Amino acid sequence: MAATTSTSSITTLHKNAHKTNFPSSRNPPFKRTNLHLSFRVTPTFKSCSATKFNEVVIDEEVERIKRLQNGSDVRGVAVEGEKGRTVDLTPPAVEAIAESFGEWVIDGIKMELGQLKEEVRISLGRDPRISGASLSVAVFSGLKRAGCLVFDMGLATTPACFMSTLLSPFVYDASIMMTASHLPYTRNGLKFFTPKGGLRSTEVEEICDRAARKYANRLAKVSATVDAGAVTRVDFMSTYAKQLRDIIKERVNHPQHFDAPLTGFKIIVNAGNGSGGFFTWDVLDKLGADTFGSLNLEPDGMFPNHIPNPEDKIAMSLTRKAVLENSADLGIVFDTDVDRSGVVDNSGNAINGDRLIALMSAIVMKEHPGTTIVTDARTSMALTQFITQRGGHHCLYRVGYRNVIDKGIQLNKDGVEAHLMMETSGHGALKENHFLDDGAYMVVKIIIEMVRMKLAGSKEGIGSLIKELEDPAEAIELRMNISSEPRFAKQRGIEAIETFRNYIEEGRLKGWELDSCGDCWVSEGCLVDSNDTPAAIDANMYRAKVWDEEHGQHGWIHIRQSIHNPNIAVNMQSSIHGGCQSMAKTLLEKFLLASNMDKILDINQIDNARATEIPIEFATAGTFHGEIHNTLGWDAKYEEMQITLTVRCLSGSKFCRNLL
Ligand SMILES: O=P(O)(O)OC[C@H]1O[C@H](O)[C@H](O)[C@@H](O)[C@@H]1O
Repeated sequence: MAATTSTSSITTLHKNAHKTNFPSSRNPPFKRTNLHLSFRVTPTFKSCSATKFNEVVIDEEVERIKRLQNGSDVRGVAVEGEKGRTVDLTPPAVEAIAESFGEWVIDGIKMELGQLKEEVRISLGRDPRISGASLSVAVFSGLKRAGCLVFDMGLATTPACFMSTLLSPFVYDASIMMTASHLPYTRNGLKFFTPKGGLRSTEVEEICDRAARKYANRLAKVSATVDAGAVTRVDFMSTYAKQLRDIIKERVNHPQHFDAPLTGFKIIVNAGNGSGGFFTWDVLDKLGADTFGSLNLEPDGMFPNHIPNPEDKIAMSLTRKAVLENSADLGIVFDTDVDRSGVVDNSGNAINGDRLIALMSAIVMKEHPGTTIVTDARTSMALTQFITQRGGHHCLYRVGYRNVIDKGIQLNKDGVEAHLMMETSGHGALKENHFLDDGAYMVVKIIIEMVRMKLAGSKEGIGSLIKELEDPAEAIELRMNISSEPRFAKQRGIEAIETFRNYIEEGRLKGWELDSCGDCWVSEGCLVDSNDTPAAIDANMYRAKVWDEEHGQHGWIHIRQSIHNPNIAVNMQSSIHGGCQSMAKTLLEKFLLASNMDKILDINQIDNARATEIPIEFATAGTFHGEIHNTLGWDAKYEEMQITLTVRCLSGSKFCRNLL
């Protein structure tokens, strides 16, 4: 085995589903005319015109619109710029989807009230993507076609869109957020809300099916000319920010500075040029915090600095550096639309993924001893231990933030108190906050705890709450592309995953056993509900415990269909070095090759993982004198500083053995 080593970073220490029939068109009168927008919608598909109608092409277009559904979101390519990907999220497609959503909302209200509502009001917010302005017009137009009144919130966040359905005086009947989260500038998408929460996959599927039929009808007839009509511009973000400020003020209840409870705190925000800048000037600054040194606050739809994503290594490294350089108490990283966040403690330690779940669990378990925490099933065995040792329960459930949140909602309905639902991607929702995944609200909870700790006399940072959490020795994620035409990829993926389940059940993979994933009411094999009203499955997935005679259970393997792409994701974790490599070997030899799945799946990454030792990462701390040159291009001289050193190395290498 080649002994290669690298030092990766140096840091200083100091539904209620509305099952509806679609309504007939309706056009209530519009009362406001603050902003008037109009545009001409002309389908861009050259091979399809009113005169040359070709059924095959139309079928393809219908399929293409249906494929814009990505789990509980709509996502697609909105501008050119990606090799091999054509633009599919076109204004006509967006218009048809918005119209179908408007109709779905109207229908739901009608069913609930038993009559039509005179005005159905829907808001639209968006992140700063360059396609946002033109696609917004398509949304306005579609909503107007459905007969809704439209309210333009401009630059907004996903959680704010939901809150616009609840907070007075706005209380919209529904809201749409236009965003593609952390995906590149070329993409865009839609998320949908009613006052009951975000729409589920099945509901979005219903809307996209309806939109596809609408779209096909239009292609077959004439190009539509649409007047987006009256759109009222509203400032909702100020109301949302005030609500966050009020929560911090009231819950901290500072004895000296009630209105400025963050006086004396230095907080760095890295908004990644997404929608999160407001949190700096409209929340933190107004509460007295010093936010000097914050990064990438200006919205820029090209995301010139890095992808706004708390899981992004560059985003985290830059934030850690800013925290240390400014001796800040906390660093905050938001994703583009602020439904996710990650933080950095005052020692420069990154807190995202499992660590963020542990931190939030520690805070929530103080308030609700014994509560159940719901996560996806890619969390470490150490996280389960962290939660259970503090008296909590850990329910591991399906990947996909809506699945995790919905599981929590269901548990609460069934009489099991679940106060925190959180995915490793950073989507976190609290029962106290309408089960809404809100990156800003998560940070609000962390800030409140940080101030309370200081008021109680603690000199430690927020990271001290999770110092007992151990990292797994090895953790990797691999992907296997499905070789198939796009429209058959989903079915092929299901076949592969179900074959995997059968192989385990038949005992063909020695030491692997289907995992029931803790405190959830799911059948053996986990992640498939066996209760009376099982949740709809948006992607098939299983987790298996992995054992050997010497170590007992040392890890797990999780295999699932990707929500967004035609591939299968394989996650593995192990508490022993070499554990993931041995899992990759078993997966390849005893399953993929033995079952001929290698004929439909690209097994390259699994093959590489079988052949290569997984690099291990660990941190060490000490006092350092001298110069630092790091890979991000910043250099520094220090007379003396405490450092933690994160090292990546191969366990077989001499360097690694010496360090271990
Ligand atoms: O299926 P993948 O491509 O891995 O994506 C899975 C992820 O997609 C989005 O980012 C969702 O917000 C997450 O909830 C989900 O975990």
